[in-house]
Amino acid sequence: MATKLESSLIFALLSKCSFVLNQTNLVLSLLAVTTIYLITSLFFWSFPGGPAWGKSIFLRLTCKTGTVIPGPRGLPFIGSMSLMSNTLAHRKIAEAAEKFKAKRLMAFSLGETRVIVTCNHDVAKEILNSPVFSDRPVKESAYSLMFNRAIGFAPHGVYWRTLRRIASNHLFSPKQIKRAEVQRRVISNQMVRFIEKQSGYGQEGLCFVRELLKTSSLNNMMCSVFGQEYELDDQDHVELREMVEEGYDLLGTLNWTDHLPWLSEFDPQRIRFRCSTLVPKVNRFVSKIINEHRNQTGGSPRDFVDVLLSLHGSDKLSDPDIIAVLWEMIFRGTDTVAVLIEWILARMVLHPNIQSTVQKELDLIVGKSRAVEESDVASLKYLTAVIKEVLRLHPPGPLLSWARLAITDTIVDGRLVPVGTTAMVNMWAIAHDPHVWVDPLEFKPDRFVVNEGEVEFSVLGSDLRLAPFGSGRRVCPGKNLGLATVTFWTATLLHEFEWEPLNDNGVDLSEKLRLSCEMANPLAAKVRRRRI
Ligand code: HEM
Repeated sequence: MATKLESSLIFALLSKCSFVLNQTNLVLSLLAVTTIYLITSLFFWSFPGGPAWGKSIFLRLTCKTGTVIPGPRGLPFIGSMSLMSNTLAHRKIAEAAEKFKAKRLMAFSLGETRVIVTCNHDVAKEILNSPVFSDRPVKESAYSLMFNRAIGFAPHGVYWRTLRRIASNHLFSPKQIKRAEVQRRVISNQMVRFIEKQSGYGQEGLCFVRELLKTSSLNNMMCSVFGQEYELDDQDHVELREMVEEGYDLLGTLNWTDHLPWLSEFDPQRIRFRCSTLVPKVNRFVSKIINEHRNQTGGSPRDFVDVLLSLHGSDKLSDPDIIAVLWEMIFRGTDTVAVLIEWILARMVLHPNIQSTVQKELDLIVGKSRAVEESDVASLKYLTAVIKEVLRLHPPGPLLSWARLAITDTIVDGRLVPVGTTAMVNMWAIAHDPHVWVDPLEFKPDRFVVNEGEVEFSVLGSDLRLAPFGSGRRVCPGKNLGLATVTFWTATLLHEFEWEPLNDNGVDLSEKLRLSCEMANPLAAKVRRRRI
């Protein structure tokens, strides 16, 4: 829209120039155009929310008192890019919302992109549950990495609904989650053996848990999705780990060209280049697995690849679509789980009394004579409360990872939000809001412990005071699978080992927001065997 306005201004100016353009006139004309461009840009920039909002409000002439959404102007042309290119974007946005008294709804500009963000749970519900926000803004990297053909970035419509239905029936249904129990147990045994080995089989040893969790989580998804089993120290999947890391980095980076189209020719962050290097590798890797499945004959589907290959009629997917869907599952299911377990263990190291309460519960329900089974998990009420409290203080997606897009003009919290606006929910700010949570900065799992007859707090998206998996049509479809994995593996790691700080410095809780928010410095802890 802006470009249209600017070019019509230029044409208008040139059409008035009936005289022959000699060199001086050309220079003068260019100067005049530049001046007009600068003046209009500064004019747009002067609106609350910055340049992108200025343009839209001005063009729509809807700047009535009361309809303007407050927010930072940022810098001319680029708006508030610095808010989002920060590794603590969730905290920076919360600070800005406080400063502009815009916790319910704040506007800001990312270059030419209009953004709204809420730090309020009522407004979050309005956004996430509205059909108007059932699309996602597509990033160039998501397109390049084929994610527009997978669930997360597919536009809301028949294709997206088909994919969600297939995934819900064949990957995320209670029956499928139960079926994958064996593989989760095999991997949890591998983790226990690996930690013992890493710590030198002694009674006490050092544990760097991040790599272990990421590899275990990747192996788990590889088994569910591709039916492939790996050992933790297998070298075969090093290439796959690198591909997942690279994709993660590319999707998690704020790409300036998504918001400043005039930069796109230059690819200044080399994101397009890196995507174009990654995609053939992913294609090769996944195609090989698909072909292996095609060559196997008969039998009922054993994994998600078999399911996708067996689809018929209108559900049938092309090979590129299958690759996109499979790749996304590996990609989404790996880091979220690993990041959350690392935060839980960090909190356990930091709060030994809470760790010992979890372990007392484990000893009571499971006992020390055997390992934890998944059937024990439903009785581990205190552990469940601990996981919810960690989700509150350290939601893996503090800004819910992937934003939403307004597909029509709409009203949010009484204010006009034009079509094409990106909408974000700051779940981290909501979960830290003193008006919602008593002592919000304290780690108090007891707040989630329910007495007989009381209703448990659900973190699955019905109560927006804490909805780390999002809510509404685009809510995370892997939430039950993710929680089942996190709870069982955490129970095992706390049942088998005592977790202690490495030194008197305790644990560094600094955060780093990529696509998920992980510990800035990987957790290192001393572990001691509890069950011999
Ligand atoms: C602790 C674990 C996890 C967390 C915290 C988490 C969080 C999220 C969040 C916040 C969203 C965006 C929701 C929204 O816009 O309302 C999301 C979407 C999604 N998640 Fe998860 N997730 C987790 C595990 C998983 C797993 C295990 C899988 C798959 C194997 C998965 C697959 C997806 C997909 C495909 C979407 C896109 C849904 C759509 O756009 O329709 N997630 N997740």
